Amino acid sequence: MASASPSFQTLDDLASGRRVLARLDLNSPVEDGAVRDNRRFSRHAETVAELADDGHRVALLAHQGRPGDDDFVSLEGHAEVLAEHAGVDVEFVPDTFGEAALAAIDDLEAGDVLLLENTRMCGDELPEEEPETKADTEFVRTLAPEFDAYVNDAYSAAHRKHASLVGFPLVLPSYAGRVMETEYEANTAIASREFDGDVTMVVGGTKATDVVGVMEALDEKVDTFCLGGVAGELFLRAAGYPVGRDVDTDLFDDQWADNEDTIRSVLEDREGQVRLASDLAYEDDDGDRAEVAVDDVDEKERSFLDVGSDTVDEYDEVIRGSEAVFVKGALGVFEDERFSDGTVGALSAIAETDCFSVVGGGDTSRAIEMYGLSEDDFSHVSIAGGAYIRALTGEPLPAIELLERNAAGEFDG
Ligand SMILES: Nc1ncnc2c1ncn2[C@@H]1O[C@H](COP(=O)(O)OP(=O)(O)O)[C@@H](O)[C@H]1O
Ligand SMILES: O=C(OP(=O)(O)O)[C@H](O)COP(=O)(O)O
Repeated sequence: MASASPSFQTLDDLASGRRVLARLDLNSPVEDGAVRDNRRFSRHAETVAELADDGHRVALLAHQGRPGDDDFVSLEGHAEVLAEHAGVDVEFVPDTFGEAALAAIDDLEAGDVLLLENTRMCGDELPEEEPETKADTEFVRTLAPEFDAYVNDAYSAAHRKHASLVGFPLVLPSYAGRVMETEYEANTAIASREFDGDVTMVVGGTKATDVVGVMEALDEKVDTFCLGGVAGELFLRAAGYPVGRDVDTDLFDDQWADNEDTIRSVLEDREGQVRLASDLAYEDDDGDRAEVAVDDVDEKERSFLDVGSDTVDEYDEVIRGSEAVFVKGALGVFEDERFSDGTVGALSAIAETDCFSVVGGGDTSRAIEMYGLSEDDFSHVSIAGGAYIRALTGEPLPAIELLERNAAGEFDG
Protein backbone atom coordinates (compact mmCIF):
# COMPACT_ATOMS: atom_id res chain seq x y z
CA MET A 1 0.00 0.00 0.00
CA ALA A 2 1.44 3.42 -0.92
CA SER A 3 2.08 5.51 2.14
CA ALA A 4 0.60 9.01 2.20
CA SER A 5 2.88 11.75 3.43
CA PRO A 6 1.04 14.19 5.65
CA SER A 7 2.05 17.81 5.54
CA PHE A 8 1.10 18.58 9.10
CA GLN A 9 3.23 18.52 12.24
CA THR A 10 2.94 15.55 14.60
CA LEU A 11 3.80 14.88 18.24
CA ASP A 12 7.35 14.18 17.07
CA ASP A 13 7.64 17.94 16.39
CA LEU A 14 6.27 19.05 19.77
CA ALA A 15 8.86 19.99 22.43
CA SER A 16 8.13 18.46 25.86
CA GLY A 17 6.75 20.24 28.92
CA ARG A 18 4.26 22.50 27.15
CA ARG A 19 0.70 23.58 27.97
CA VAL A 20 -1.27 21.49 25.49
CA LEU A 21 -4.93 21.66 24.44
CA ALA A 22 -5.84 18.37 22.72
CA ARG A 23 -9.06 17.62 20.81
CA LEU A 24 -10.16 13.96 20.94
CA ASP A 25 -13.26 12.24 19.53
CA LEU A 26 -14.79 10.30 22.43
CA ASN A 27 -18.29 10.35 20.89
CA SER A 28 -19.65 6.92 21.84
CA PRO A 29 -22.86 4.98 22.37
CA VAL A 30 -24.74 6.01 25.52
CA GLU A 31 -27.07 3.56 27.27
CA ASP A 32 -29.33 4.69 30.12
CA GLY A 33 -27.36 7.91 30.34
CA ALA A 34 -23.99 6.14 30.75
CA VAL A 35 -21.29 6.11 28.09
CA ARG A 36 -20.21 2.67 26.85
CA ASP A 37 -16.57 1.79 26.44
CA ASN A 38 -15.60 1.91 22.82
CA ARG A 39 -12.57 1.55 20.60
CA ARG A 40 -12.29 5.36 20.47
CA PHE A 41 -11.22 5.42 24.14
CA SER A 42 -8.44 2.87 23.76
CA ARG A 43 -7.09 4.52 20.62
CA HIS A 44 -7.06 8.08 22.03
CA ALA A 45 -5.65 6.80 25.33
CA GLU A 46 -2.34 6.22 23.54
CA THR A 47 -2.10 9.90 22.57
CA VAL A 48 -3.11 11.02 26.07
CA ALA A 49 -0.57 8.72 27.77
CA GLU A 50 2.18 9.97 25.46
CA LEU A 51 1.32 13.63 26.17
CA ALA A 52 1.32 13.01 29.94
CA ASP A 53 4.56 11.06 29.69
CA ASP A 54 6.23 13.93 27.86
CA GLY A 55 5.54 16.18 30.86
CA HIS A 56 2.90 18.34 29.17
CA ARG A 57 0.08 19.98 31.12
CA VAL A 58 -2.83 18.55 29.17
CA ALA A 59 -6.40 19.79 28.78
CA LEU A 60 -8.69 17.70 26.59
CA LEU A 61 -11.66 18.79 24.49
CA ALA A 62 -14.25 16.34 23.15
CA HIS A 63 -17.94 16.19 22.23
CA GLN A 64 -20.74 13.71 22.88
CA GLY A 65 -24.01 13.47 20.93
CA ARG A 66 -25.96 16.34 19.47
CA PRO A 67 -28.13 18.81 21.46
CA GLY A 68 -31.63 17.38 21.85
CA ASP A 69 -30.58 13.74 21.45
CA ASP A 70 -30.56 11.14 24.25
CA ASP A 71 -26.81 10.66 23.90
CA PHE A 72 -26.10 14.37 24.45
CA VAL A 73 -24.60 13.96 27.94
CA SER A 74 -21.81 15.28 30.15
CA LEU A 75 -18.28 13.89 29.69
CA GLU A 76 -17.88 13.02 33.39
CA GLY A 77 -18.17 9.27 32.69
CA HIS A 78 -15.84 9.58 29.70
CA ALA A 79 -13.02 10.81 31.99
CA GLU A 80 -13.18 7.57 34.00
CA VAL A 81 -13.18 5.28 30.96
CA LEU A 82 -10.34 7.23 29.35
CA ALA A 83 -8.28 7.12 32.56
CA GLU A 84 -8.60 3.31 32.72
CA HIS A 85 -7.27 2.95 29.18
CA ALA A 86 -4.55 5.60 29.45
CA GLY A 87 -3.25 4.44 32.84
CA VAL A 88 -3.16 8.04 34.09
CA ASP A 89 -5.61 10.07 36.20
CA VAL A 90 -8.00 12.13 34.10
CA GLU A 91 -9.57 14.93 36.11
CA PHE A 92 -12.92 16.28 34.90
CA VAL A 93 -14.37 19.79 35.19
CA PRO A 94 -18.04 20.37 34.24
CA ASP A 95 -17.19 23.54 32.33
CA THR A 96 -15.57 24.23 28.95
CA PHE A 97 -14.21 27.77 28.99
CA GLY A 98 -15.79 29.51 32.00
CA GLU A 99 -14.15 30.39 35.31
CA ALA A 100 -14.17 26.83 36.65
CA ALA A 101 -12.45 25.53 33.51
CA LEU A 102 -9.83 28.28 33.58
CA ALA A 103 -9.10 27.64 37.28
CA ALA A 104 -8.69 23.89 36.65
CA ILE A 105 -6.39 24.59 33.69
CA ASP A 106 -4.36 26.93 35.87
CA ASP A 107 -3.93 24.18 38.49
CA LEU A 108 -2.42 21.70 36.01
CA GLU A 109 1.09 20.49 36.69
CA ALA A 110 3.48 18.63 34.38
CA GLY A 111 1.95 15.25 33.43
CA ASP A 112 -1.57 16.18 34.62
CA VAL A 113 -4.57 15.51 32.38
CA LEU A 114 -7.89 17.38 32.58
CA LEU A 115 -11.01 16.70 30.50
CA LEU A 116 -13.20 19.76 29.87
CA GLU A 117 -17.00 19.51 29.45
CA ASN A 118 -18.75 18.49 26.20
CA THR A 119 -17.83 21.14 23.62
CA ARG A 120 -21.34 20.97 22.14
CA MET A 121 -22.74 22.43 25.36
CA CYS A 122 -21.20 25.76 24.18
CA GLY A 123 -23.16 27.79 21.65
CA ASP A 124 -19.96 28.73 19.79
CA GLU A 125 -19.02 25.16 18.90
CA LEU A 126 -21.66 23.82 16.56
CA PRO A 127 -22.77 25.96 13.69
CA GLU A 128 -20.56 24.94 10.76
CA GLU A 129 -18.71 28.12 9.83
CA GLU A 130 -15.46 29.25 8.29
CA PRO A 131 -12.31 28.78 10.41
CA GLU A 132 -11.79 32.55 10.67
CA THR A 133 -15.26 32.91 12.23
CA LYS A 134 -14.62 30.00 14.59
CA ALA A 135 -11.22 31.40 15.64
CA ASP A 136 -12.97 34.63 16.60
CA THR A 137 -15.50 32.99 18.97
CA GLU A 138 -15.36 33.63 22.70
CA PHE A 139 -14.72 29.90 23.16
CA VAL A 140 -11.48 29.95 21.13
CA ARG A 141 -10.39 33.42 22.20
CA THR A 142 -10.76 32.52 25.89
CA LEU A 143 -9.01 29.14 25.82
CA ALA A 144 -6.18 29.74 23.34
CA PRO A 145 -4.06 32.08 25.54
CA GLU A 146 -3.95 29.37 28.23
CA PHE A 147 -1.93 27.04 25.95
CA ASP A 148 1.32 26.80 23.98
CA ALA A 149 0.07 24.20 21.51
CA TYR A 150 -3.06 22.62 20.05
CA VAL A 151 -3.16 18.91 19.22
CA ASN A 152 -5.95 17.53 17.04
CA ASP A 153 -6.42 13.78 17.43
CA ALA A 154 -10.07 13.74 16.30
CA TYR A 155 -9.76 12.32 12.78
CA SER A 156 -13.30 10.95 13.01
CA ALA A 157 -14.70 14.47 13.47
CA ALA A 158 -12.38 16.12 10.93
CA HIS A 159 -15.24 16.55 8.43
CA ARG A 160 -16.96 19.05 10.74
CA LYS A 161 -16.18 22.79 10.75
CA HIS A 162 -16.74 23.23 14.48
CA ALA A 163 -14.87 25.69 16.73
CA SER A 164 -12.82 23.09 18.62
CA LEU A 165 -11.75 21.50 15.31
CA VAL A 166 -10.99 24.40 12.96
CA GLY A 167 -10.67 27.48 15.23
CA PHE A 168 -7.50 26.80 17.22
CA PRO A 169 -5.03 26.21 14.34
CA LEU A 170 -5.41 29.88 13.40
CA VAL A 171 -4.10 30.99 16.78
CA LEU A 172 -1.88 28.22 18.22
CA PRO A 173 0.98 26.09 16.87
CA SER A 174 -0.84 22.91 15.88
CA TYR A 175 -0.01 19.21 15.71
CA ALA A 176 -1.72 15.97 14.76
CA GLY A 177 -2.10 13.41 17.56
CA ARG A 178 -1.26 9.73 17.02
CA VAL A 179 -4.81 8.69 16.06
CA MET A 180 -5.07 11.56 13.58
CA GLU A 181 -1.75 10.55 12.09
CA THR A 182 -2.43 6.83 11.70
CA GLU A 183 -6.03 7.20 10.50
CA TYR A 184 -4.95 9.85 7.99
CA GLU A 185 -2.20 7.65 6.62
CA ALA A 186 -4.37 4.53 6.37
CA ASN A 187 -7.44 6.21 4.89
CA THR A 188 -5.53 8.36 2.41
CA ALA A 189 -3.59 5.36 1.17
CA ILE A 190 -6.82 3.38 0.82
CA ALA A 191 -8.44 6.23 -1.14
CA SER A 192 -5.71 6.00 -3.79
CA ARG A 193 -5.89 2.21 -4.20
CA GLU A 194 -7.25 0.76 -7.39
CA PHE A 195 -8.92 -2.62 -7.69
CA ASP A 196 -9.31 -4.85 -10.75
CA GLY A 197 -12.30 -6.74 -9.40
CA ASP A 198 -15.65 -5.57 -8.03
CA VAL A 199 -15.75 -2.98 -5.27
CA THR A 200 -18.72 -3.07 -2.89
CA MET A 201 -19.77 -0.58 -0.26
CA VAL A 202 -22.12 -1.66 2.52
CA VAL A 203 -23.97 1.46 3.62
CA GLY A 204 -26.15 1.65 6.72
CA GLY A 205 -26.21 3.37 10.10
CA THR A 206 -28.23 6.33 11.23
CA LYS A 207 -26.41 9.24 9.58
CA ALA A 208 -27.92 9.09 6.11
CA THR A 209 -27.03 12.74 5.52
CA ASP A 210 -23.33 11.85 5.79
CA VAL A 211 -23.45 9.03 3.26
CA VAL A 212 -25.92 10.07 0.56
CA GLY A 213 -23.80 12.82 -1.01
CA VAL A 214 -20.69 10.68 -0.67
CA MET A 215 -22.39 7.85 -2.59
CA GLU A 216 -22.87 10.26 -5.46
CA ALA A 217 -19.15 11.11 -5.42
CA LEU A 218 -18.04 7.47 -5.16
CA ASP A 219 -19.93 6.03 -8.08
CA GLU A 220 -16.78 5.70 -10.20
CA LYS A 221 -14.95 3.75 -7.50
CA VAL A 222 -17.77 1.56 -6.21
CA ASP A 223 -19.54 -1.02 -8.38
CA THR A 224 -22.29 -1.97 -5.93
CA PHE A 225 -23.80 -0.26 -2.90
CA CYS A 226 -25.64 -2.64 -0.52
CA LEU A 227 -28.01 -0.55 1.56
CA GLY A 228 -29.53 -1.04 4.99
CA GLY A 229 -30.13 0.90 8.20
CA VAL A 230 -31.74 4.31 8.05
CA ALA A 231 -30.14 5.20 4.70
CA GLY A 232 -31.51 1.95 3.23
CA GLU A 233 -35.04 2.74 4.35
CA LEU A 234 -34.85 6.24 2.87
CA PHE A 235 -33.78 4.76 -0.48
CA LEU A 236 -36.67 2.28 -0.25
CA ARG A 237 -38.97 5.23 0.43
CA ALA A 238 -37.66 6.91 -2.74
CA ALA A 239 -38.42 3.66 -4.60
CA GLY A 240 -42.05 3.96 -3.46
CA TYR A 241 -42.18 1.73 -0.35
CA PRO A 242 -43.91 3.17 2.76
CA VAL A 243 -41.02 2.63 5.21
CA GLY A 244 -38.91 4.80 7.52
CA ARG A 245 -41.16 5.49 10.47
CA ASP A 246 -40.09 7.87 13.23
CA VAL A 247 -41.19 6.78 16.69
CA ASP A 248 -39.66 9.21 19.22
CA THR A 249 -36.82 9.83 16.77
CA ASP A 250 -36.07 12.26 13.99
CA LEU A 251 -33.99 9.76 12.06
CA PHE A 252 -36.18 9.44 9.00
CA ASP A 253 -38.39 12.44 8.19
CA ASP A 254 -35.79 15.14 8.88
CA GLN A 255 -33.11 13.35 6.86
CA TRP A 256 -35.63 12.67 4.10
CA ALA A 257 -36.45 16.39 3.94
CA ASP A 258 -32.73 17.24 3.72
CA ASN A 259 -31.75 14.57 1.17
CA GLU A 260 -34.83 13.63 -0.84
CA ASP A 261 -33.57 15.13 -4.10
CA THR A 262 -30.11 13.56 -3.85
CA ILE A 263 -31.53 10.17 -2.90
CA ARG A 264 -33.94 10.25 -5.84
CA SER A 265 -31.21 11.25 -8.26
CA VAL A 266 -28.73 8.63 -6.98
CA LEU A 267 -31.43 5.99 -7.31
CA GLU A 268 -32.45 7.14 -10.78
CA ASP A 269 -28.96 7.63 -12.24
CA ARG A 270 -27.30 4.64 -10.61
CA GLU A 271 -30.12 2.13 -10.42
CA GLY A 272 -27.90 -0.78 -11.43
CA GLN A 273 -25.35 0.04 -8.75
CA VAL A 274 -27.71 0.40 -5.79
CA ARG A 275 -29.01 -2.76 -4.09
CA LEU A 276 -31.93 -2.27 -1.73
CA ALA A 277 -33.28 -4.68 0.86
CA SER A 278 -35.90 -7.08 -0.52
CA ASP A 279 -37.15 -7.84 3.00
CA LEU A 280 -37.00 -6.19 6.42
CA ALA A 281 -37.15 -7.34 10.05
CA TYR A 282 -39.23 -5.90 12.89
CA GLU A 283 -40.31 -6.77 16.44
CA ASP A 284 -43.67 -8.57 16.54
CA ASP A 285 -46.27 -8.39 19.33
CA ASP A 286 -44.55 -11.20 21.23
CA GLY A 287 -41.20 -9.40 21.13
CA ASP A 288 -39.75 -11.78 18.54
CA ARG A 289 -38.00 -11.00 15.28
CA ALA A 290 -40.41 -11.16 12.36
CA GLU A 291 -39.80 -10.44 8.68
CA VAL A 292 -41.76 -9.09 5.75
CA ALA A 293 -40.97 -8.71 2.04
CA VAL A 294 -40.81 -5.03 1.10
CA ASP A 295 -43.39 -5.68 -1.62
CA ASP A 296 -45.87 -6.67 1.11
CA VAL A 297 -45.46 -3.50 3.15
CA ASP A 298 -48.52 -1.37 2.31
CA GLU A 299 -48.64 1.11 5.13
CA LYS A 300 -46.09 2.96 7.20
CA GLU A 301 -47.11 1.22 10.43
CA ARG A 302 -43.96 -0.53 11.60
CA SER A 303 -40.44 0.38 12.67
CA PHE A 304 -37.93 -1.82 10.88
CA LEU A 305 -34.80 -2.69 12.77
CA ASP A 306 -32.79 -4.86 10.38
CA VAL A 307 -32.70 -6.15 6.84
CA GLY A 308 -34.42 -9.53 6.38
CA SER A 309 -32.85 -12.95 5.84
CA ASP A 310 -33.31 -12.97 2.02
CA THR A 311 -31.45 -9.67 1.89
CA VAL A 312 -28.70 -11.09 4.12
CA ASP A 313 -28.24 -13.91 1.57
CA GLU A 314 -28.32 -11.53 -1.39
CA TYR A 315 -25.72 -9.19 0.13
CA ASP A 316 -23.61 -12.22 1.17
CA GLU A 317 -23.36 -13.23 -2.48
CA VAL A 318 -22.37 -9.73 -3.59
CA ILE A 319 -19.70 -9.46 -0.87
CA ARG A 320 -18.21 -12.89 -1.59
CA GLY A 321 -17.82 -11.92 -5.25
CA SER A 322 -15.98 -8.66 -4.45
CA GLU A 323 -12.30 -7.84 -4.47
CA ALA A 324 -12.78 -4.97 -2.02
CA VAL A 325 -15.53 -4.20 0.48
CA PHE A 326 -16.00 -0.96 2.41
CA VAL A 327 -18.47 -0.82 5.29
CA LYS A 328 -19.98 2.41 6.61
CA GLY A 329 -22.72 2.04 9.17
CA ALA A 330 -24.65 -0.96 10.45
CA LEU A 331 -27.41 -2.67 8.45
CA GLY A 332 -29.58 -2.93 11.55
CA VAL A 333 -29.78 -2.30 15.29
CA PHE A 334 -27.07 -4.88 15.95
CA GLU A 335 -26.77 -3.94 19.63
CA ASP A 336 -29.94 -6.06 20.03
CA GLU A 337 -29.00 -9.61 19.03
CA ARG A 338 -32.39 -10.18 17.38
CA PHE A 339 -31.56 -7.46 14.86
CA SER A 340 -27.90 -8.22 14.27
CA ASP A 341 -28.30 -10.59 11.28
CA GLY A 342 -27.72 -7.97 8.58
CA THR A 343 -24.63 -6.41 10.16
CA VAL A 344 -23.10 -9.67 11.34
CA GLY A 345 -23.94 -11.39 8.04
CA ALA A 346 -22.07 -8.73 6.06
CA LEU A 347 -19.11 -8.65 8.44
CA SER A 348 -18.86 -12.47 8.53
CA ALA A 349 -18.93 -12.71 4.73
CA ILE A 350 -16.04 -10.22 4.60
CA ALA A 351 -14.10 -12.01 7.35
CA GLU A 352 -14.46 -15.38 5.59
CA THR A 353 -13.10 -14.15 2.26
CA ASP A 354 -9.74 -12.61 1.47
CA CYS A 355 -11.10 -9.40 -0.03
CA PHE A 356 -9.51 -6.08 0.86
CA SER A 357 -11.81 -4.64 3.53
CA VAL A 358 -12.31 -1.52 5.58
CA VAL A 359 -14.87 -1.20 8.35
CA GLY A 360 -15.58 2.33 9.52
CA GLY A 361 -17.62 3.92 12.26
CA GLY A 362 -17.31 4.10 16.00
CA ASP A 363 -20.55 2.15 16.40
CA THR A 364 -20.23 -0.33 13.56
CA SER A 365 -16.69 -1.40 14.39
CA ARG A 366 -18.02 -2.35 17.85
CA ALA A 367 -20.05 -5.14 16.22
CA ILE A 368 -16.77 -6.92 15.36
CA GLU A 369 -15.91 -7.61 18.97
CA MET A 370 -19.53 -7.98 20.16
CA TYR A 371 -20.10 -10.92 17.83
CA GLY A 372 -16.78 -12.72 18.27
CA LEU A 373 -15.23 -11.69 14.94
CA SER A 374 -11.54 -10.86 14.78
CA GLU A 375 -10.16 -7.48 13.76
CA ASP A 376 -7.36 -9.43 12.02
CA ASP A 377 -9.86 -10.62 9.40
CA PHE A 378 -10.28 -7.04 8.12
CA SER A 379 -7.63 -5.01 6.30
CA HIS A 380 -8.38 -1.86 8.30
CA VAL A 381 -10.85 -1.05 11.08
CA SER A 382 -11.28 2.70 11.35
CA ILE A 383 -12.78 4.48 14.34
CA ALA A 384 -14.09 7.05 11.87
CA GLY A 385 -17.35 6.78 9.94
CA GLY A 386 -18.34 9.93 8.06
CA ALA A 387 -14.74 11.20 7.89
CA TYR A 388 -13.46 7.94 6.43
CA ILE A 389 -15.98 7.75 3.63
CA ARG A 390 -15.39 11.42 2.87
CA ALA A 391 -11.66 10.59 2.65
CA LEU A 392 -12.46 7.87 0.10
CA THR A 393 -13.83 10.52 -2.25
CA GLY A 394 -10.48 12.32 -2.06
CA GLU A 395 -12.21 15.42 -0.68
CA PRO A 396 -10.14 17.31 1.91
CA LEU A 397 -11.27 17.18 5.54
CA PRO A 398 -11.50 20.76 6.93
CA ALA A 399 -9.81 20.07 10.29
CA ILE A 400 -6.85 18.41 8.55
CA GLU A 401 -6.57 21.25 6.04
CA LEU A 402 -6.23 23.61 9.00
CA LEU A 403 -3.40 21.53 10.50
CA GLU A 404 -1.67 21.67 7.12
CA ARG A 405 -2.16 25.42 6.75
CA ASN A 406 -0.80 25.88 10.26
CA ALA A 407 2.29 23.80 9.43
CA ALA A 408 2.79 25.85 6.27
CA GLY A 409 3.05 28.97 8.44
CA GLU A 410 -0.11 30.56 7.10
CA PHE A 411 -1.21 31.88 10.49
CA ASP A 412 0.50 33.82 13.29
CA GLY A 413 -0.33 31.10 15.84
N1 LIG B 1 -33.14 0.60 10.96
C1 LIG B 1 -32.49 1.22 11.93
N2 LIG B 1 -33.16 2.00 12.79
C2 LIG B 1 -32.50 2.65 13.79
N3 LIG B 1 -31.15 2.57 14.00
C3 LIG B 1 -30.45 1.79 13.17
C4 LIG B 1 -31.07 1.08 12.11
N4 LIG B 1 -30.11 0.40 11.46
C5 LIG B 1 -28.95 0.67 12.08
N5 LIG B 1 -29.14 1.49 13.14
C6 LIG B 1 -28.13 1.99 14.09
O1 LIG B 1 -27.07 2.62 13.39
C7 LIG B 1 -25.99 2.73 14.31
C8 LIG B 1 -24.73 2.97 13.54
O2 LIG B 1 -24.95 4.21 12.89
P1 LIG B 1 -23.88 5.31 12.50
O3 LIG B 1 -23.64 6.20 13.68
O4 LIG B 1 -24.29 5.93 11.24
O5 LIG B 1 -22.71 4.47 12.15
P2 LIG B 1 -21.29 4.51 12.67
O6 LIG B 1 -21.30 4.87 14.11
O7 LIG B 1 -20.89 3.15 12.39
O8 LIG B 1 -20.64 5.55 11.84
C9 LIG B 1 -26.02 1.45 15.10
O9 LIG B 1 -25.78 1.76 16.45
C10 LIG B 1 -27.44 0.89 14.85
O10 LIG B 1 -28.15 0.61 16.02
O1 LIG C 1 -19.15 9.84 15.63
C1 LIG C 1 -18.84 10.63 14.74
O2 LIG C 1 -19.06 10.40 13.42
P1 LIG C 1 -19.37 8.93 12.77
O3 LIG C 1 -20.63 8.39 13.41
O4 LIG C 1 -19.57 9.23 11.32
O5 LIG C 1 -18.17 8.09 13.02
C2 LIG C 1 -18.12 11.91 15.05
O6 LIG C 1 -17.92 12.04 16.43
C3 LIG C 1 -18.88 13.12 14.52
O7 LIG C 1 -20.09 13.26 15.21
P2 LIG C 1 -21.32 14.00 14.49
O8 LIG C 1 -21.72 13.16 13.30
O9 LIG C 1 -22.41 14.12 15.55
O10 LIG C 1 -20.82 15.37 14.06
